[in-house]
Amino acid sequence: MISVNQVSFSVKGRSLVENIRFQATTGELWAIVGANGAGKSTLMKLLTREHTPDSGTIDFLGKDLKNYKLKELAQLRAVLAQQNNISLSFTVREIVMMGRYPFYDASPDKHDHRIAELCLEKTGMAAFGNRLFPTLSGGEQQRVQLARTLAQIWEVKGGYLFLDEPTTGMDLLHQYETFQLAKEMTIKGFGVIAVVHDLNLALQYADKVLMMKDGKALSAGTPETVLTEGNIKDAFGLSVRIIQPESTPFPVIVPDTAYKNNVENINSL
Ligand SMILES: Nc1ncnc2c1ncn2[C@@H]1O[C@H](COP(=O)(O)OP(=O)(O)OP(=O)(O)O)[C@@H](O)[C@H]1O
Repeated sequence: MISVNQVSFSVKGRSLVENIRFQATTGELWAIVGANGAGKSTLMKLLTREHTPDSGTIDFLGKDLKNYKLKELAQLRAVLAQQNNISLSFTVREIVMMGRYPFYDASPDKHDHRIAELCLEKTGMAAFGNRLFPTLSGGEQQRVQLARTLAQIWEVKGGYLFLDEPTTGMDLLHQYETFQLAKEMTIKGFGVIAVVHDLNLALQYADKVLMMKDGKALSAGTPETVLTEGNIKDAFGLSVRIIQPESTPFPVIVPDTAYKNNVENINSL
């Protein structure tokens, strides 16, 4: 379990994250949602120890996060950060093998290579193993980074995946495949915490949602209780309708038609 207790963080007197409190257990997929600048990435950096809270505590798997050695943490959780700029000429396979660094001393063995290949397959990137990473498209690079993250955590029982906007640059199919994979990981007993911009993906795949606004938790709980028309209007300033099409087992969030009409008015100017 990861237990976040009244965590706050500020930079130069400006509060970026304020009094956040939630508990995420293994087997759950948590989506962190909110408008640009709401504090989602800052919270992820606190959860992954890139930042240290000014106040409050984060307990990770029964121990205060700040008391872990870095290597120990790397063997328990993997992080897909928002920015993964790699301009050096590593091959795709070499990037994915980086996920195995915490698990070997001198050089990777057959087992490490097998896991890396499996994760390339899982992300649909098996055919790209020998390609130079910088020659890939944005969405392909993101899928390789996801494969690296999976390779790190693949054999860790009860490990955690922290994904900051994992579907950036991905086409529609791969966005859904990424969340399908994240869901599979929770079914295998991992914990997943992801920053998600697409509220429909959050509604469809998340077990729990934390909605942030101005660094604070606006709402937390099941997708149905958090992703309401009222909360979305409050957090994003956008009127939406939540509809239940006959052909889908889950509801769909669509912008209110009043908003669409407004756009049409602008276009007709
Ligand atoms: N090091 C920093 N110094 C000053 N301000 C910062 C710093 N890091 C983040 N911020 C500010 O804190 C706020 C929250 O940033 P954060 O990146 O957490 O937002 P976010 O919710 O992830 O946004 P987005 O959806 O755009 O990725 C923003 O207004 C950002 O400009």
